[in-house]
Amino acid sequence: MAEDRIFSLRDIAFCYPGNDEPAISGITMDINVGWWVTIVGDNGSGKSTLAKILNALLIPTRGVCYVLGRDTRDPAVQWDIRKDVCMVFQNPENQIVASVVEEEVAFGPENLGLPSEDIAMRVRWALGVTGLSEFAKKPTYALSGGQKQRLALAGALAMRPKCIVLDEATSMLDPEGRRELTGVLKRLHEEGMTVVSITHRTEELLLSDHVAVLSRGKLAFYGDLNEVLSGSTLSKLGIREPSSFRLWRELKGRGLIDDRVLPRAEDMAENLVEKICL
Ligand SMILES: Nc1ncnc2c1ncn2[C@@H]1O[C@H](COP(=O)(O)OP(=O)(O)OP(=O)(O)O)[C@@H](O)[C@H]1O
Repeated sequence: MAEDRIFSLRDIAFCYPGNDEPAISGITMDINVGWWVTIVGDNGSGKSTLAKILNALLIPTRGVCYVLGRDTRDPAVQWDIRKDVCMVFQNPENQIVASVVEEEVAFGPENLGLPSEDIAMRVRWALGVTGLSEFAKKPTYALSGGQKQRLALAGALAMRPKCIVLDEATSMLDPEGRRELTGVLKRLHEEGMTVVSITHRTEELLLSDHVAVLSRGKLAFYGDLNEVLSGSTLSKLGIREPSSFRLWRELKGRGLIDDRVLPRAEDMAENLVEKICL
């Protein structure tokens, strides 16, 4: 198995107890260390099920999921896998268990049985990375939605995971909260963290380098972002394209922006201004 591979899924299927139809089936995919993979798909297409397979919260009913070479079916490695692959869910309220911010972040490392100096160091680091240091002693209920989601991320980061799996983690946030959370994630990704993000906001595809589309439990597409941008992959699969993609194609088609520019509003605007002014 390639050393730089974090996930290797081979013909995965998962059936919830009592359901005849598998929630996902026939899924084979690899994810390398340091990639940012965005998973999109309709409601009920199996995105959350796939995410939970990645950190051994669910064990495939068929096929094998390897995480850094370890088979998630092996109970002896499941705890280590859950330390390496931490999840952040849609609603931070459901994840926060402590009443004070720093206690919340300490919860995971305490469960690892680490010495108290190590725990304190991890808490300081995770609060710093997520921009929450000034709230360390504050009650968790006093945080805004965006701050609570960053706290959930800080709790996950305190486990020093190799990968963060986000299950619609930005969907309940206002634009400011989304900006804050994605800012932190972008920095972590630049430093080498693997990110797998499930989202209904197709604009967030632009944060990623790889895109997976699920449709009725099957992997309908898996490829790099350039492949998605250069063709009509999303619309063919019934996924709404962000309006910026259409504008980007139009501007590129007319030679008004450079090929290297991504379909982000700010990048396109900057390039247009450069071209007009030169
Ligand atoms: N705990 C469960 N028990 C039984 N069936 C479930 C359970 N969780 C999900 N399912 C079913 O599995 C299928 C896939 O669900 P999943 O939540 O993985 O999809 P999703 O793409 O994440 O959906 P959404 O975008 O609505 O969150 C759906 O048909 C769903 O009804």
